[in-house]
Amino acid sequence: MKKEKTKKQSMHATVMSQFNKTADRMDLNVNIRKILSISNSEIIVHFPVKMDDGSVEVFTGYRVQHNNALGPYKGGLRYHDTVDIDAARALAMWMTWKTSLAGLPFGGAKGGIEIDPRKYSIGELERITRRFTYALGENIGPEHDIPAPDINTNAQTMAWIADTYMSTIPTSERSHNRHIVTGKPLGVGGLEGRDRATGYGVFLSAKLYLENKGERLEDKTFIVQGFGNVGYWASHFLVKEGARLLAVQDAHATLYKKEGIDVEGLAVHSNPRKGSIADYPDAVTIPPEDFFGLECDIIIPAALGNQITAVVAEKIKAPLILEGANGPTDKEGEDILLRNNATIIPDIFCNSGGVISSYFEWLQNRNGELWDLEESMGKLQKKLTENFKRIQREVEEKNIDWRTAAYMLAISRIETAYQQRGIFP
Ligand SMILES: NC(=O)C1=CN([C@@H]2O[C@H](COP(=O)(O)OP(=O)(O)OC[C@H]3O[C@@H](n4cnc5c(N)ncnc54)[C@H](O)[C@@H]3O)[C@@H](O)[C@H]2O)C=CC1
Ligand SMILES: O=C(O)CCC(=O)C(=O)O
Repeated sequence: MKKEKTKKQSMHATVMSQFNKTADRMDLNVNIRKILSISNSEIIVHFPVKMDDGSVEVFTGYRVQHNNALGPYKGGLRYHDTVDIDAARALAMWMTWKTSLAGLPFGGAKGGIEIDPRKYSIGELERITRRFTYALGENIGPEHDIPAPDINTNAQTMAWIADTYMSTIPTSERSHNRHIVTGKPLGVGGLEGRDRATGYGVFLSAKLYLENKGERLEDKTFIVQGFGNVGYWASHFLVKEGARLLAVQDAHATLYKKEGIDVEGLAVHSNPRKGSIADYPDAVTIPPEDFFGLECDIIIPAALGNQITAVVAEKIKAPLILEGANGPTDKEGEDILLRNNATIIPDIFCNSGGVISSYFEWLQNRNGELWDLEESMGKLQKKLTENFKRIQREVEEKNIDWRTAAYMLAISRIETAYQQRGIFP
């Protein structure tokens, strides 16, 4: 697919510029600033896997554990050819801010494998996942570092990880260690609602933001980049509330329909095609470079990082950006959007529904409980709403943008934890 040729920042540069901007503003303790600027551990593993044709391929996997001042490391695993140490480092740091902001007893980690999963059979992906889990060894654990799904990984991937991990621990410990991963299938300890939780949080961000301005979602128009777990579920909830999906972009195509794209129809079309929206008959295909500049009320980047660069931001007309993806806006893009008075609801809040739900799944497994969908979604809504209101208060009281407000709350909680441990004054 043809993409615009623009100079992209590294993801780590993006998260560091966000961190430094906030640390300067809140005059963060210099020692805590040093600690939070680096990862606690960075694990790189190379592991061989036998392919279907009998050949052997060696893969590279990453797990970066950024910080665990607030609790065990937590964060997803991504299978994508852009996964490298820079991406894992950045994504792990975002997880630290996200779990802190959400008020969870977790730190931040992230990882994955540098791989294009579309090139492999299901059997190969299973063997790759099991070998990766084995290679990570005791670097992950239910009270130490708990992975979850991210791009190109799903409940099945988590089930393979859990199953492989169980085979490495004593038999008597297996049944009560299912919280080694979250985002599992329901039959092996997954939580009702974890599948939709991230998209639900993106939707709720829009609803709460607009309600505060005396507006409603009904008849608002939106566009979504990425039609996977987050993009699909965010669209599902938004359309249910009366909003209209004008355009969708994924790794293969960009679709547009003025009257509104049928979200469920598109999901049915894309599912069996390894998630590709290409060739959907009930919308027109438009050039990818026209996507972000479309007239609409809301833009939801829900794919990769650093998609909204300066060139892209200059084209954006929508007043509201909901960051479903992690790190979709680079520094220059953000400066332009803020100058143009757009509001960005930042990733560390906007997509936090996923990790909050993962926390519920972890608790459910740990306590031997079974929650139903109503209980799980009700608790998620309550937590997201409280967190949204806290950030909103900070925005209004300090007259700052939403990202800076969210970062200040997140970093302050970690600063307090270090101070109360008595490490720094
Ligand atoms: N799954 C989850 O619970 C959470 C996911 N996120 C973030 O949300 C984003 C999406 O994750 P998922 O929906 O889980 O992944 P997914 O694998 O289900 O879907 C990814 C989507 O992005 C599209 N995509 C990939 N490269 C693209 C490109 N160059 N241009 C346009 N579209 C492209 C894919 O075609 C696919 O539609 C990621 O940034 C992830 O880190 C954040 C919090 C939780
Ligand atoms: O559910 C989780 O533990 C983490 C999900 C994730 O990777 C993210 O929020 O970016």
